[in-house]
Amino acid sequence: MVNKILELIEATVIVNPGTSEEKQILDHVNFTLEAGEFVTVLGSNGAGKSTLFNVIAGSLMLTSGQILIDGQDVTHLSETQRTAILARVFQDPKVGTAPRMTVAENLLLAERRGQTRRLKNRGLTPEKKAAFAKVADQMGNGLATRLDVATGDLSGGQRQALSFLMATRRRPALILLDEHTAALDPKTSAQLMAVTDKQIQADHLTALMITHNLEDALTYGNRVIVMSAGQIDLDISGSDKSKLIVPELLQHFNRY
Ligand SMILES: Nc1ncnc2c1ncn2[C@@H]1O[C@H](COP(=O)(O)OP(=O)(O)OP(=O)(O)O)[C@@H](O)[C@H]1O
Repeated sequence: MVNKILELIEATVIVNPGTSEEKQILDHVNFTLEAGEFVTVLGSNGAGKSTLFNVIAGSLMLTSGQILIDGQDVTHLSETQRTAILARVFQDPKVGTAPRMTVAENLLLAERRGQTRRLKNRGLTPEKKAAFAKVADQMGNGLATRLDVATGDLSGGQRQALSFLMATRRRPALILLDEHTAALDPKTSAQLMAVTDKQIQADHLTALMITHNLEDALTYGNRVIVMSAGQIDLDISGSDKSKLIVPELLQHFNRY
């Protein structure tokens, strides 16, 4: 049986209703994501990519329609309530980690989120730190040697890698990557992208990733969608996606 992780049913958002500024920014979107899928999300500026992520994460409520995550109707759940089942990594390295806390403390915080106070108070044992060092080492960027460093003193790449680790630590049903490599230099961005892909596959995570990098959109994931004017205009997966090349994708892109 197919395990649906995400279902958007006629998902619609109208902003400033009843005013001259009224605008439909998400237009009756129907979209289903199966367990283990990794979808890259493309679209011009203002196409509705962030709006899509905002309604999934609960930072923006639907005007009409329905959202199910892992079989649960979350349409009316708050952003905080949804953090139990999904995680989001943002573009800005400053978002997502507590700057004065160390790398190890941030990882502990991520792991303990949602647990009881008794468990939360269990400290950073040497075993725990050793486990964190092992996990951080998979990032391949020196993060493992900086477990006791305040997050604010990390490089942008290390900080984004930490945000990604924190987001995936509790194996959420769904992970939203919101241009998480966009603020990094090309080499660091490519390195984090490769690690991201490896981790998603190793942990069988289900992920959506917004990117403006067409090469990345084609290289990574099993499916690519292109958004335009609040709708999903193109949805290509499997072998059709593998055959897709940048000039072809650009043609689709330019239609909108
Ligand atoms: N809360 C809001 N109120 C009014 N308009 C909004 C709101 N949120 C988004 N919009 C508008 O909705 C449209 C889609 O915006 P969105 O941020 O989703 O696009 P995007 O595809 O993520 O663009 P970018 O690539 O620039 O990040 C834009 O015209 C934007 O101005």
